Amino acid sequence: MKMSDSPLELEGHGSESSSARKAKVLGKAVSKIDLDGHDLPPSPAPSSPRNGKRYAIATELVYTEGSDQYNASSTPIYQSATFKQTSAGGEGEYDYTRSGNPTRTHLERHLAKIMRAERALVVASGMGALDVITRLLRPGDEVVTGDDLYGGTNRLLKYLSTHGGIIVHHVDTTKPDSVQRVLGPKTAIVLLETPTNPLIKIVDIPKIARLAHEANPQVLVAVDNTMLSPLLQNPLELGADIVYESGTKYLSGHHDLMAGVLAVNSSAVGEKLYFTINASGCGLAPFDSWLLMRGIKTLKVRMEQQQSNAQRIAEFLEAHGFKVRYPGLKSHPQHELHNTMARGAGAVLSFETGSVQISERIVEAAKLWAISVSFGCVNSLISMPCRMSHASIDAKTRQERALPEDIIRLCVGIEDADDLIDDLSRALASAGAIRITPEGFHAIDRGPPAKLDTLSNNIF
Ligand SMILES: Cc1ncc(COP(=O)(O)O)c(C=O)c1O
Ligand SMILES: N[C@@H](CCSC[C@H](N)C(=O)O)C(=O)O
Repeated sequence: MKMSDSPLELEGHGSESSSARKAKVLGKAVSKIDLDGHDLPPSPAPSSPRNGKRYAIATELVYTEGSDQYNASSTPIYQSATFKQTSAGGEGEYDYTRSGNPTRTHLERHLAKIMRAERALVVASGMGALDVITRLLRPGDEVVTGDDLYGGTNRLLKYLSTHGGIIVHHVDTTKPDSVQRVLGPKTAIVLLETPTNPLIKIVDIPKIARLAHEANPQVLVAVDNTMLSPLLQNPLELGADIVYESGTKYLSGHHDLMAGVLAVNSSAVGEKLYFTINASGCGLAPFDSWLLMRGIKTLKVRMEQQQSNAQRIAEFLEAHGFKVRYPGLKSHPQHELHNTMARGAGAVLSFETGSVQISERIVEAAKLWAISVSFGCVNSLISMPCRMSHASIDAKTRQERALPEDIIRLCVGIEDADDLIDDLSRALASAGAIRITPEGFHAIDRGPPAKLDTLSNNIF
């Protein structure tokens, strides 16, 4: 609503500009109306994320500021590579979609609000986001990171260490002392995942961020928040300098697009990241930006259903004797730590059977659970990380890092929880993973897999 359209039209006096005066008086009279948020720059750009009233996340996810010239409820897809200029000086807000596109800008500003960030940027995939971050590195720089990481992250870091002159330290990031030991004047980035994929280990972001910044104020602490999404955790508020996530997962929610999201509170770091995105051309395309914007609006309802299903399934598996890794379980060694940082446990859990063959049979016997990589989708997924998402980590490294070969990862969707449990029970029975008695059923104890006997750095 433009001020001049307001039914609360005011009589003017004094030297104060009329719109400022109206805003002041209206602000007092109707404090719930978002006067700042509605005083928008022209279509299609929404107002800066720092302007206007802050709402609860449920509202922020669906409420978008700004509108196009026809007041379209859904921000239009500006499917155009170029934008005509009004003068030879080329002063238009947009000139070329690699450099900027109104649909992408709208999404970025929406994400900045949700991620509690000064600036958000969107790129073609989660790995693209990490690639943009690592372009801040120079040969000789050091990266400190975890020993349980998404396989693709591990692969990119390995490539940088073999081809880019970057030194990468993989340590157990659940132990801040281990991180502290390798921090030094050459540390440029501390890269954290929490919960880790797929061992679901929890990393103390505030503590590690403090240690890293004390050791070297120039260090950038980057957190991969893919497992939880901004609905459940805001790493920037926990001391991180950069947060990134795969928009392919919870943010979009339907496995129909690839995207990566970056968010920062330092405009200088934001500018550097934007430079790389424009220079390398990895910004998210207009259609995918629109699709991601649509997905974000249902993040809360999806995630809450997925999370409550995941809790039921984790408790079900644990009650029947399986070793389950899920931060929502009190038995998780870092359950309390997780709750100090996050507003929920998410919907990814893993469990072990003690046998690779049994695990394979379970995965193949499940029907509602699709055998698929990725997570965050409305459909439930089942996978064997060592064969699938983490296959790019060689077998020797997997063994050194105590990644159990039989581990099964469940990425829980929004289906009916009883149906999911029935389907899983049937798969466990047909795979021979459980002993069925008149009292019920229980996991068959196969002891630890032989190859992993000698490994001790497993937190469980
Ligand atoms: C934790 C985590 N981070 C980053 C990525 C990379 O995201 P994308 O597949 O969108 O490149 C993935 C999965 O692919 C992931 O699981
Ligand atoms: N073939 C892909 C595997 C992608 S795994 C996707 C996801 N992060 C997960 O953890 O399931 C590749 O080589 O990257």
